[in-house]
Amino acid sequence: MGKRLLVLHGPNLNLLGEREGRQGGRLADLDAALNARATELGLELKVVQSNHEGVLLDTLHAERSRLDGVVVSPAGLFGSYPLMEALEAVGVPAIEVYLERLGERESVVAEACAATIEGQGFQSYLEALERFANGDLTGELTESDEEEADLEASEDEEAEDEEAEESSGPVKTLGRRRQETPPEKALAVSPSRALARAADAPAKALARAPGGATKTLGRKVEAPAEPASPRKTLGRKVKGAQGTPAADFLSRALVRQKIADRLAGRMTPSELATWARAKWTEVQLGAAAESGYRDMLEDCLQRLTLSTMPVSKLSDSELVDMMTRLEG
Ligand SMILES: O=C1C[C@@](O)(C(=O)O)C[C@@H](O)[C@@H]1O
Repeated sequence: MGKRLLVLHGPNLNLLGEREGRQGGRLADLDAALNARATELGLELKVVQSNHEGVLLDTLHAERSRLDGVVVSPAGLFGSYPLMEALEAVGVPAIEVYLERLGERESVVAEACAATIEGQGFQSYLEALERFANGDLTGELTESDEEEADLEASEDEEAEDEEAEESSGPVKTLGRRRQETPPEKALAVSPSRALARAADAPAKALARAPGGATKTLGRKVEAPAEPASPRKTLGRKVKGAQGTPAADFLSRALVRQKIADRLAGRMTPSELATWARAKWTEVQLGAAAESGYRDMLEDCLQRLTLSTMPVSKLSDSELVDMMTRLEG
């Protein structure tokens, strides 16, 4: 049997999506995405939402002997010492997740967690599942693997340069440009890491022990680029993204084009879902979108992101309907 994880959703997450007054992105959608991903990863999930701190604690206590890990989404309980102490007391590895960025808020719960993943919407939770599945809770192994791959690539390039020099005389362009990873591709691998690198932002330590001392516990906090203004509510629009290349600008035309590519077989269903997930994450972090259509575009991206999952699969005719809706 695969690893058994407990997902704890904190207060008010039962109203996810509803209070923002738009379709999609509700707790049921999140749980469906989590269960689908868990099945793919061979994980067994128990998911509990409560508006009561004590219920979250009691659930942890009751489940502790059966658990390999906890994904905790404290929501407004980010400052809860009881929740932090319960996690420490049960001694089960935990990853803390937030849909949005914590901003100025300091998480106490982080003290008892191996990592905090924030600001990536549903993807924060999905990445936590992936980390439990591959046993790399802090995400550090993946990162050093990437660095190793980068190093290998640059060594290969140097070797190529030397070869070129030997075979055709001196190389004319000094300091040959390396192929940059397209932002879309980097985001598809790990939005937080890609954005953190892009912003060149140092990881921010979230949790501080009372009295000012910082406990580390091997925690690694993802630090995506700061949006122009702090975000207070879910799904709220963030302005201020600059320099979005025209070809990449999120518009109805762009999404229609991607769906058309998928219908014509130029893109596989999972490539479309990966693209949509990356694009949705960019928009959550402040990228620009076609004026007046942001909510519609976010909704479509969310549906496309989930479109390869059995529970929310989109048929070709549903994709055509979506294109029609995007023409409106
Ligand atoms: O509902 C939300 C979203 C949130 O839970 C998050 O995961 O980012 C953080 C909460 O403070 C807020 O009320």
